[in-house]
Amino acid sequence: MAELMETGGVPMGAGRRLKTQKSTVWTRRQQAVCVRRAYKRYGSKKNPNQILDGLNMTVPKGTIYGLLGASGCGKTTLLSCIVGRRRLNSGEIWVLGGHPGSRGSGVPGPRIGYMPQEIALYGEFSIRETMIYFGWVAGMTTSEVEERLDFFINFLQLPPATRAVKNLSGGQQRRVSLAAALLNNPELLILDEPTVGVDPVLRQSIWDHLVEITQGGQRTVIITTHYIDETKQAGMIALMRGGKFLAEESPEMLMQMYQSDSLENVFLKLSLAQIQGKRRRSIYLKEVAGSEDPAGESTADAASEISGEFGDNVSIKSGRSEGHHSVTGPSDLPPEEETPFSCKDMFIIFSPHRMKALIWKNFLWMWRNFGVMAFVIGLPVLQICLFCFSIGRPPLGLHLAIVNNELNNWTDPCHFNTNCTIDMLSCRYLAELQKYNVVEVPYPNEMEAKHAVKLGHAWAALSFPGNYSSSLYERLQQGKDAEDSVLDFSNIEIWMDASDQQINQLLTRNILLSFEDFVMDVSRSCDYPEKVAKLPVNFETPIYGSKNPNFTNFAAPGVILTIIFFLSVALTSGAMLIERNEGILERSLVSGITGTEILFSHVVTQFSVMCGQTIMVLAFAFLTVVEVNGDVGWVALLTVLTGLCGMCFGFVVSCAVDNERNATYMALGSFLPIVMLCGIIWPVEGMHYILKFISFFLPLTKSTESMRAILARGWTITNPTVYYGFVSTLLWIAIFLTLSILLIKFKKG
Ligand SMILES: Nc1ncnc2c1ncn2[C@@H]1O[C@H](COP(=O)(O)OP(=O)(O)OP(=O)(O)O)[C@@H](O)[C@H]1O
Repeated sequence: MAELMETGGVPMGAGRRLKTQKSTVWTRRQQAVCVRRAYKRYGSKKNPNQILDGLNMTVPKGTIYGLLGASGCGKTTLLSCIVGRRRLNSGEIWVLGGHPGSRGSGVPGPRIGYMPQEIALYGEFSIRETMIYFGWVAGMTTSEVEERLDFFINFLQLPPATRAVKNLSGGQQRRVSLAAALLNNPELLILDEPTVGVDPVLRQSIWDHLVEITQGGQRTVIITTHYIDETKQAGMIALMRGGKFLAEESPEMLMQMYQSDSLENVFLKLSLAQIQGKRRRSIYLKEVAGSEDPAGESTADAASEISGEFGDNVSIKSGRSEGHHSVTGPSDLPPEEETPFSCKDMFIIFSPHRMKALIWKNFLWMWRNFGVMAFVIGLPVLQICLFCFSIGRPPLGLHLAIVNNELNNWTDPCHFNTNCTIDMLSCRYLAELQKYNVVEVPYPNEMEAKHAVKLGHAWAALSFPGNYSSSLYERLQQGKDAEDSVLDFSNIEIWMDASDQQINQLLTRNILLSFEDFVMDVSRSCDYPEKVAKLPVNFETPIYGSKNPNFTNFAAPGVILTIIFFLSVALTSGAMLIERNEGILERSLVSGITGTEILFSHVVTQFSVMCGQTIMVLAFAFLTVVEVNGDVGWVALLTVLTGLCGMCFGFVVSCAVDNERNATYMALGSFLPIVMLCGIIWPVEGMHYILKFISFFLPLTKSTESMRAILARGWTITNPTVYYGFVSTLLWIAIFLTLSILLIKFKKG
């Protein structure tokens, strides 16, 4: 790459002789940070919000670099591009000699200390625990952290290290955040407004400390602040406006050049000049670029690399560094060429010290939120308890409106004889029916009984003709020779309220079964063969299940899997979003933790929670109402795998959306289709053929069938219905995990 103006050293003070040097890739890599022709916009191409508009920036090593600009001008955006958390739309960034985010660059990583604008700390943790977490992440030992902590407590006037971060004042929290960034003495410190809420004395000592750490020439600080005056202590400042730098120069030099005694006035003058559209770049270029142009690059090319809008700045080497660069030699720099991207890189190996820090942090967070965790762990048990005692049990006390014309008066008690008599058979039948837990309410006539059903006072109206007993007897005696009137009068007329399918089916079944019981009872008392009274259809003992199957056993597998699946979704996406929303995730990623490591650390911690939930749910379900005919071990394994699948789906949700509200919509939006289409509440065989096809591919369909086959039929893993459930769940885990890793890798601003 061509010629451009670049600094090779450390511009430290006013009046120093500033000088340009040719800009090559080599010189750019010598800077702590070098940004060239940076363009960054938010929003769509049609309606863009241009934040960086061809910005150039040069931060020499060993300097304090103050970044100034009005609120919303794009300072944070620029910093997040520098730390590798956002991508430019176009342009080039070199940080500590490499491209941020590229393999081998060490950025993001412990070479950078980042203090974001948000507090970005775990409120439940103490100051000490916070430092241990960030120290471990940076590869420090606990004793090293303790040592640094003692220093920070004194230096930053922090309260005792055992105090929880959430109980600190805003200013104290910012100081803890600053300490976390300074902890491992990184090569490049990026501090986004570190002095907000800090008193002037402490502010001065923070600046003194920054000056001290940069003195050796090996540490660099980039700092944004709204207090323009405090940046007088910076070696170099950049004034940002309209997506560019108006100037990039040492504060003394700027004030001298603009004949002003305050930086605010300089900023004002430069802003006015920008508004008036003045451009002095060409004049400047002549001055700084001179005639030397060995690469044959045009003046326009070189101009595009000048950091300041007006060219009267930057890219300038201070006299101090001339002749003896305080920069790292090329051997210290990361490799220039990035190794090609391979599939293996997607699943990069975890760093043990970062995994240790993350897993410790996750468990500590759970411990600190014990109440929430107890609720989360106990919730599935509560849900399965509600299911077992509310779903699938037969409805009791259903009201029936009875019109018995065999009685002289409808209010008379319904007496009958258990001998072989043909008197008051209606009452004898009603006694059998009552055994099915129905409430029989007498009514004077059919009209009133039907009216009671219409009003919802009864589920069915039953009417017995006046000569019901004799007609029924004759019907039994005469069989095929019975007259029409006998057949009619031996009938019980029934008008049902069939609006509730479950109740309707249950009542119909009970009315028929009780009638069979009644006829058999009469036959027995009259010494008739019982078989005559029975329907000539014989249901033998079922091969699987009981003669009287209940809905609980049908629904239980699906309900258990749904509870575990969706609680895992909620738990995982919740945990990930809490980190993300409080800016902690951002900070962790800048410190070198990879998205994959965060993901797997959550897998480890959430998995242990989920195992606890699974044991409790299964124990409760199987010890109360759900029948178990198969191997509980396979059922437990399938449940745990389904929970894992839910966790991975939770990762996808939290990676795909930006806030809790959208995560809730996504989780809710997927809950109902899954419950409806996975054969949990209704057999898949009853679905529309298109939905049946869709259902086949959903995560809970095959696992529900599999668990049902194990529990109800006692099938083993060798049966395809059973192992398909395991295969499908494992496939979904792989799909969700890959999706979330890809989203973490490629979804940057
Ligand atoms: N994720 C985002 N999506 C869309 N617009 C964004 C996003 N982040 C920031 N912006 C917009 O980009 C502009 C620059 O924001 P940025 O946070 O970089 O400014 P800033 O200079 O750091 O402001 P402050 O000093 O107040 O922190 C603002 O107008 C902001 O609304």
